[in-house]
Order: sequence, then C-alpha cells, then structure tokens
Amino acid sequence: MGPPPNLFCFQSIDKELAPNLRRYVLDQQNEALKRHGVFRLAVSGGSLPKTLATALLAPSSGEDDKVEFPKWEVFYADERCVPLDHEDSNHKVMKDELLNKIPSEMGQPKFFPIDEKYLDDEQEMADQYEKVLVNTFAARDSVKLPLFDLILLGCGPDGHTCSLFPDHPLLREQDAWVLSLRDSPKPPPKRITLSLPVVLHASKIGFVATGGGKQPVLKKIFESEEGSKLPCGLVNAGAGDKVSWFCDSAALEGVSFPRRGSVM
Ligand SMILES: O=C(O)[C@H](O)[C@@H](O)[C@H](O)[C@H](O)COP(=O)(O)O
Repeated sequence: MGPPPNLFCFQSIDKELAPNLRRYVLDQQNEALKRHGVFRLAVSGGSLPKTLATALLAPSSGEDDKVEFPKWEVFYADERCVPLDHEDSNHKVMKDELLNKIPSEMGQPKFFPIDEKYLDDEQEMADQYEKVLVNTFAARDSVKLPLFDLILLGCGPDGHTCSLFPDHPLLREQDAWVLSLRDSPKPPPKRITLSLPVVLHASKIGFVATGGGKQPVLKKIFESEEGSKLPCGLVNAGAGDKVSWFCDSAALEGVSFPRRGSVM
C-alpha cells in the first residue's frame, strides 16, 4: 500500500469546497504553465461541472489566483456516445455549466469533445479519441502514457469513476489509453473512458463527491478491504498521495479518515 490519498471535508459546497477546489486546480495550473506553458486537464461528467464552474467563475483574488483559460486544454475523462447537444452529453453539461458562462475577457479554454461522426461505433469513437490524445501528448510510440496535469473525477454510488465500473473487464486493460463500453450499468450504456493506467499516470487526480447519497460508498472505499477494490479504491491504491478528495460533510458523515481540513 502506498501513501494514503488526501481527504478533505467541507461544511458547504459553495462557500468552502468550491474555493478550495479552485485553489487546488489553480495550483496545478500554475505548476503546469511553469513546466510546459499549457495546462492539460481531463474532466468527468455528472455533478462535477457545476461545482467546477462555481469554483472557476468566482472573482480572482490576485496574480496566482488567475484562471488562465486560453492556456487550458480540456479533455473528457469519460463521455457518453450521444450527440453533443444531447442532455446526456458530458460536453453539453460542461458547456451549459461552465463554457457558456465564461466572461469574454477571460478567454476560452480549448475543448476536445468526441467526434460525432463515430456515434454508431463506440470502439471507433474510443480509437479516434485516443488519436486525439496521441496528437496532443506526442507520438504513441515515444510516450507510454499521456501525462495529464490534472484529472478531475466523480465517484458513483457503486464506487465507479470515469466509466470504469466495479468488476468490469475494462479495469484490467493495460494497453489502450481510451476504452469503449456498451454495457454501462449507469445509462446511457454506450460510452468511452480513459483507462485506469492513464488515470493513475496523471500528475494529480482530484475527486469531488458530495451529498449524503455518497456516504455509504465513501465509507466502504475508505474503511474496507472490499472498497479498496472498487474503481475509486483502485485509484486511491494506485496513485496514493497524488490523489485528493473534495467532499462535503454529508458525504463523509461517520467516515473515519486520515486527514481533514483545507488545501489553502
Ligand atoms: O459520465 C459519467 O457518468 C461520469 O463521468 C461518472 O463517472 C460520474 O462522474 C459519476 O457517476 C459521479 O456522478 P455524480 O457526481 O453525478 O454523482
């Protein structure tokens, strides 16, 4: 077992969790911009885009608290194989919650949505999305895995993350960067997702899990052997202190954990 993940608990989402998530994201942004002049981020869907928007659209409080959107390249950690204007599309949620609300003076991040041309063939969709990553992160031959500066994820009530579901054979994939599935237990069934090795390889991995509905699975993930085998538990075990969890007190009620507090 490696070092444990950083587990943060906040009373309120808007007043405490979001400002801390902002600090965390901007720390990774500033670090990445110093290192290579661009911030490469992958995000999941679900409730994450809303919380992220609250964090990022808040007014800046100084030079190191500036969101440099024009230097961001944003990818999807997972996406549903539906048209980009469909209610189930993670890109649509991201557009509605964040992109369309960014004031013009802040500039726009570069987004990498799925290519709708491949909606009928989820494997082809995954292959094409992998090609996008190859083009961005240098040739596949010379780079074993793409190195995201940050991957932001959610946690499902069954312990899934990205579209990696408990006990699913995709969890064993070692080679491909982007995988497809047509049997997602959470609808819609056809999806693409980053593979576990790609997630584990990121510089930093941040989970956002809020609300009482997440409490039973978080208790399992942080307190039991069984939970450490769920996809979120596998990320904790494989990436250790590269992982941070941003939770509210409802999600962590009665969960014992190694660390509380604020990232600031
Ligand atoms: O597209 C998806 O379905 C997601 O990427 C998925 O992995 C999500 O992050 C979790 O299910 C948590 O979702 P909530 O935050 O909405 O509970």
